[in-house]
Amino acid sequence: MSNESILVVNSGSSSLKFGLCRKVNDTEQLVLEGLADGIGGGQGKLLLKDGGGQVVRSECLSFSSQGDALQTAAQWLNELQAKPQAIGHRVVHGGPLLTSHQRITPAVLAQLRACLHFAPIHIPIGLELIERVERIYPEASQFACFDTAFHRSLPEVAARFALPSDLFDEGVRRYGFHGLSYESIIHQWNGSVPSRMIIAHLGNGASVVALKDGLSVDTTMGLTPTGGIPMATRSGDLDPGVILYLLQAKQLSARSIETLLNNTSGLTALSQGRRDMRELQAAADAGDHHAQLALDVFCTSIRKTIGAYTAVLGGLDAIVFTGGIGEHSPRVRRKVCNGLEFLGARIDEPANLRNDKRISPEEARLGVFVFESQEELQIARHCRSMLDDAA
Ligand SMILES: Nc1ncnc2c1ncn2[C@@H]1O[C@H](COP(=O)(O)OP(=O)(O)O)[C@@H](O)[C@H]1O
Ligand SMILES: CC(=O)OP(=O)(O)O
Ligand SMILES: [Mg+2]
Repeated sequence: MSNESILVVNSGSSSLKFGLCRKVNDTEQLVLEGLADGIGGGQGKLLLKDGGGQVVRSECLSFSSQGDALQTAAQWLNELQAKPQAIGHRVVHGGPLLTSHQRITPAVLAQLRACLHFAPIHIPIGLELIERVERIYPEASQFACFDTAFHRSLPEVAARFALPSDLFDEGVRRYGFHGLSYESIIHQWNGSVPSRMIIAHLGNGASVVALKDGLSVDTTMGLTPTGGIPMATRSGDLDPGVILYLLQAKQLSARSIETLLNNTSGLTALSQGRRDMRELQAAADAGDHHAQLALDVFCTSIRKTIGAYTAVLGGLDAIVFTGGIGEHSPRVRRKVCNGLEFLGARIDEPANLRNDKRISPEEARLGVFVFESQEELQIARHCRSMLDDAA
């Protein structure tokens, strides 16, 4: 059984999270964890905490890229004598061919370079981080853990778009994302996962999954992480005619449409400039109509999805909220559940305001929960088992 330190690099669309993991008493544990945000803007921050959540070091620093932030994080770890033997990366998409977590080899890198268009705002940064790690820790093995791998269980009825089958055969299908987050929540149920469960991962990127006995049976994101419910800066699902209109009537280039759908749509478009949920809520409180509209569209879209997925599952036993918004916004959780009383959703408001783990009354037919997304630990577990298999 390996007991190397594993450094997990979790590159998200709005931040870089990292964690140093070790196996303690047969359980994978985070001994250090950190976050770099505000990357690319003037006001960045790097934060490092110990396994008990105590801040070890925190500095306001501006980083031009996630690679630069990682370089500084590695320096801090080095000063604490924390030297990883293996590195696990969250890689959002592996394209049609990389469907399981694996050691990073030149062939894997070539595959990733060939599928940039499957996750254009994620894969290039992921590749940059893998190359940076290669220079910082040349001795360490690197592993790729894919967001998409968890959704291999999607049945064809969910994976297929209503398009000709040759497109499906070449990989134009629903892949699904946030799989490492979803898996980390199933792990936290400790073997007693509710049979019919919906998880809403609400962060900068956001998606919803329907799970039957812990297996993904439908999910909102599709070929790319641009689809599904609206997000901070991404449109989510659209009538495909909108893209044709932009191309033909407005003569926009593919590149401009990509930027529009990934960077200037979603909450930031609806609210006229606010992508961060905390800012959006404050503006709505101050009476800003656009901010209120963005909140309404976001929460309505999640509520509609929960209704649809209840039909897919033939009933519902639990709803779980996770991700930065799901874990910390009582208002979003309340607004999503408001109108789902017909499914048995009831919110215990004091518990909701405390971000308790269970926010529905004990006696309620439908359990509504708040779980921490533990992507870093989940990646470390996968890396540990790959290291053990190789030993
Ligand atoms: N206390 C809070 N209340 C409301 N939203 C919050 C709170 N804390 C964090 N968030 C929101 O969480 C989102 C970031 O989520 P996170 O999961 O960390 O992002 P990423 O997708 O980059 O991993 C931001 O919109 C942020 O405003
Ligand atoms: C897949 C995805 O959207 O990831 P993130 O939420 O980190 O942007
Ligand atoms: Mg994330």
